[in-house]
Amino acid sequence: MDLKPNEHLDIQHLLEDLENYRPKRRGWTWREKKKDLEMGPFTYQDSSTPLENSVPLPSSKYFGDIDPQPDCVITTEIASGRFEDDIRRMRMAAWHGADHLMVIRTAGQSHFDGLIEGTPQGIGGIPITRKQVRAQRKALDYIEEEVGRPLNYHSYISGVAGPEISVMFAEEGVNGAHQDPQYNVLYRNINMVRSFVDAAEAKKVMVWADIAQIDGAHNANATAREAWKVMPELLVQHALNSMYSVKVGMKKENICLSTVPPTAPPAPSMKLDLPYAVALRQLFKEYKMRAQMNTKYIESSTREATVTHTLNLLISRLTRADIQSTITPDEGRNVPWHIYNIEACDTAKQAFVGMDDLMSMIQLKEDGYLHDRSREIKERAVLFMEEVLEAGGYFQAVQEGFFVDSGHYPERNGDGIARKMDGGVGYGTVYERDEDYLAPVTAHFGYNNIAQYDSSLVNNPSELINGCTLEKPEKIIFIDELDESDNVHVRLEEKKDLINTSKIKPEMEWLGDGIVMLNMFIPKSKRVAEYAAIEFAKKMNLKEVEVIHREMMHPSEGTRVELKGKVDFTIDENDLVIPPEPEIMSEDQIREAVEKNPLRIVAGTVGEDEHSVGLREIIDIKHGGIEAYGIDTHYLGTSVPIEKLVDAAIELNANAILASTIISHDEIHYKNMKKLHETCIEKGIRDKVILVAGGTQVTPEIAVKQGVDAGFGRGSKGIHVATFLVKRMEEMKNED
Ligand SMILES: Cc1ncc(COP(=O)(O)O)c(/C=N\CC[C@H](N)C(=O)O)c1O
Repeated sequence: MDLKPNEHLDIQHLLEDLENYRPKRRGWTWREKKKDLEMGPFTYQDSSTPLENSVPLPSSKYFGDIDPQPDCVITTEIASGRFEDDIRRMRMAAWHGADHLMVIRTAGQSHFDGLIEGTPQGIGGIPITRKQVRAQRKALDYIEEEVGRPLNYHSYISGVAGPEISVMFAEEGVNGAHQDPQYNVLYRNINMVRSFVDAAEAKKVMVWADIAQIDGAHNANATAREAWKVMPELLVQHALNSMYSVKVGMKKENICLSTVPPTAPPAPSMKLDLPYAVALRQLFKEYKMRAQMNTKYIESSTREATVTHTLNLLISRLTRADIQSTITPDEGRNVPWHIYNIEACDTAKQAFVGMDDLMSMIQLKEDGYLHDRSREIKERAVLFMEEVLEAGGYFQAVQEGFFVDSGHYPERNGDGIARKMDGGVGYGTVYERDEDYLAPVTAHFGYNNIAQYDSSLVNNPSELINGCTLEKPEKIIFIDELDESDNVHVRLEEKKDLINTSKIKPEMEWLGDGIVMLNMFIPKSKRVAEYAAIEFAKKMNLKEVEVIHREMMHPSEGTRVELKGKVDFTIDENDLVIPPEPEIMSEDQIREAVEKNPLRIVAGTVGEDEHSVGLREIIDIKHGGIEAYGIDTHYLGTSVPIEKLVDAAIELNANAILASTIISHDEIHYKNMKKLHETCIEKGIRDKVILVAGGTQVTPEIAVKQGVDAGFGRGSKGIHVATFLVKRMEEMKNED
């Protein structure tokens, strides 16, 4: 199955023969870094190999449609609950520069003491099951061919079933995973002895599978009331999980420390967060940094979240990020939708390429506040670790509530998360292995008495059974579905009228969810505006209307309200009247036509409008404008009165008038077009002159209704206008 950019990914086809799917490779893939990368008119330093297929930033059109890729891996985190829809979102994200697809798992899977099978729908994430993992990894095989860059697939191993999940991930070619026993203990109240024993086993398997590990220290940021006060503890949490992983045999370049800037504006966030970021990189030079955006302070304003995210990206650039995780800017609304995953990927890519080579121009001061504060955080962290040892070790310290205390260590507020060694989920489920314990498997931690059967196989236990599932995938028991009503086939059947048909329905999260979003400004106070907005949305016949964001512009002058609602109908693509794409002639064809029928035009930005860039792009030879085709161009400048433009056309005996109409307040751009048309009639030249109007807010169909011959909107180029002029000239010639 090769993906074609102009065709949907066929989920049904993807699900066929999953039983025999085998992953193409094992382990994590870092980007291929490129220094001195030439792209368009520029040279990049902090970049990586460009993609074969991608969606560049909107403003890339000014620079030859380049789409430079930053040097670090970019993650998008997906949590819709339907893996089949997440696959489409992964394809979109890969085209927008994500090469790390992280799948949040269904609520509470940490407490499942075993694997889940089949493809049930999840809540706030998907149930991580073999079938769903296989389908998504298989999909990523195709998507990585389409974009031309390896894609890392990632989910979570922590939890009561950590070891089982790690084996399944190893078998299924998963590339990255969260694994941190402290996460179990602190946030899921899983017994600490069980958690660390499981973690050793899970990490051992991850080592075999070369899975990159992300730890869970950042969760303290999201949990502590005043996150900036837990910074010393975060360093200790990173140290504990990292060293534990090294002891199990994990290589340091696979150990990624998950770090989140602890604050957000209006706090002086750079001043609070940068010293911590510096201290972390100084202490853990040999490890990888997985920077993640801070979701703790995300409210429902996606704008505010995006600015906070951008400040987080600045910290990544000023220090180091090997993986930059992006979280949907609307995390604050807990409605992670397609468009916001993509926005977050674009924000990261845009900020990073915009800050390319930043550190060749500036450096972080090695004295003063930044130095002193970084050092102080490290000192507090060392004191914290020493106290843990004094208390009798990690387990004892957890029992005494050392962790996630809201005090700025060594101050303590006594509100830390305390857990009992003899408590929590899974307590009392750790058993000492017997003398004759044997597990004929390849990756296994701890005591394993192989010698009792064959001392020559001590380093190759699975030989005893002629290979385990890690060598012999045919030994894997693939379970298709367990629940006949809650599975992907039932869901696809429910949506069949929207799959590979001409029926269309809007969506935000899942195929056919019908959700649309509305943005309104209501000139009333917040409370009144909210209910007025709901009323307007209902009268627009939207169903299940809900306000998802309200923002005071002024206590009485007005409020911005964002709502979501559902349309409960579809439209048929075949019923749409889509005007044909403007044809464009080749440059040579246009030059030949102009040579045969010389063309003279007058051009200007009309009215009281000072915008000149757009029109200059259309006419100037250096922007590929119409002058390049030999068209005789007379540019009258900006704020040109309509009459003056028409008089110039008469005086110069021009064949065409090009009017730039950027300002669209009160529809002034269309009013100017109408005036231009009528003035030419009054002056008796309308049938001799071609009228063309253009601007970023111009809709061609509406422009023509004002009387001009053609309108050109955002994205139009000189060749589009030149093609129209040449064709229209020929038509007029034939009419004479
Ligand atoms: C070390 C670890 N293990 C497991 C889980 C998840 O475990 P549940 O299934 O219990 O939610 C987490 C949670 N945070 C990850 C989400 C965040 N957006 C991130 O990218 O880090 C975790 O940090």
